[in-house]
Amino acid sequence: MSLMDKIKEKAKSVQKNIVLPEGSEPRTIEAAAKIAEQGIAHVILLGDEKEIEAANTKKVDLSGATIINPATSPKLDEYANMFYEMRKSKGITPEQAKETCKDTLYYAVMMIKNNDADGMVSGAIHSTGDTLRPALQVIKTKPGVPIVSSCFIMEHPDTKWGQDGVMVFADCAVNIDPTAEELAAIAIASADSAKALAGIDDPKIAMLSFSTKNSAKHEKVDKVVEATRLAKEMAPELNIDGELQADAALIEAVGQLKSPGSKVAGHANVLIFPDIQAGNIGYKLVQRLGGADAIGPVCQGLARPVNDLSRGCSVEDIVSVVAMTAVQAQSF
Ligand SMILES: CC(C)(COP(=O)(O)OP(=O)(O)OC[C@H]1O[C@@H](n2cnc3c(N)ncnc32)[C@H](O)[C@@H]1OP(=O)(O)O)[C@@H](O)C(=O)NCCC(=O)NCCS
Ligand SMILES: CC(=O)OP(=O)(O)O
Repeated sequence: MSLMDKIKEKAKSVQKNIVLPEGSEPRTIEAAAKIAEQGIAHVILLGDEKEIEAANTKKVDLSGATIINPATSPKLDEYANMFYEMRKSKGITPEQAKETCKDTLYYAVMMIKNNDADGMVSGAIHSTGDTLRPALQVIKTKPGVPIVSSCFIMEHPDTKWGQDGVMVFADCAVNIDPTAEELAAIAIASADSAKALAGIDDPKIAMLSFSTKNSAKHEKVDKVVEATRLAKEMAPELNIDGELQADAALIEAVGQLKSPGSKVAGHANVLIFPDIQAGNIGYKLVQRLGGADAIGPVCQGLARPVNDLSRGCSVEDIVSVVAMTAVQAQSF
């Protein structure tokens, strides 16, 4: 059974309420029908009922999903008051709070905040910034977690990579140029995601760079070296090595040549990229040229599960991220 099949089975057994703010987006509509039909979660589509109907060009059966129009919802005033109380110190007025909560992305995070939904998936038409900003403002970070970051669960058809083809890549979507401290936090959060979501029993975390063990000297390398030191200090029980080039992280012979004796080099199953440029390009290359499934971006460190999509996602990608979100919701 593939990892995604296992995640879908788990999602079916927990039956969570997952809100999809892009209710009038055709792939989202198709995914909602599949999720309902397969019993993966109870889905809530947000948007104007007529617009949703018009966007349902394949005429899929949406009877298993709930449709809510934020602009006419009886909950709008309650959410607007909550939002105003939360954000008034930022200078927002009650009128602005009401307008903001009519936006499906804000309405969705208010549903989660008010325990009317267990998680949210969006991003088939919105950028990552627009998708995550409402969650960062309303849901916020889990206590004790310094930053929200993201990871992709990569499932490659060649089982020689990672654990049976499954690897975790981070941060490919949220933090643009993390500091050494932030990179260390991303590594530790990704180890947790590897165990909890990707089923990786023994995370081997490679802190990636264009240098392996001092083969190049540059401040960008220094950042990865410092992040590795901090991550090891913060989580001495984890197998972390860096700085490593991608070939040293993945290929045994190269790993042992460039970083002899390392437990991670040649066996990495969690790849931590030095910044979002490397991470975002890296995951898309492995997905598009390498033929891997890329599930995510899955957020790490938010107080409740909110997950993003790539605008290039397929219907099946949306189904997978909803299943992953339902599984995450189980532990909140
Ligand atoms: C995620 C992102 C949108 C946040 O940036 P932003 O909207 O400019 O955020 P701001 O700095 O105005 O912060 C907004 C709120 O989010 C919080 N926040 C921002 N980044 C955060 C993080 N990584 N972790 C936790 N909180 C964060 C801020 O503290 C702030 O909270 P407040 O309003 O309650 O004070 C930004 O980091 C971004 O654009 N990342 C890249 C996204 C992207 O383009 N990805 C590529 C494709 S996947
Ligand atoms: C994750 C990501 O890269 O999203 P998008 O393709 O929508 O920019």
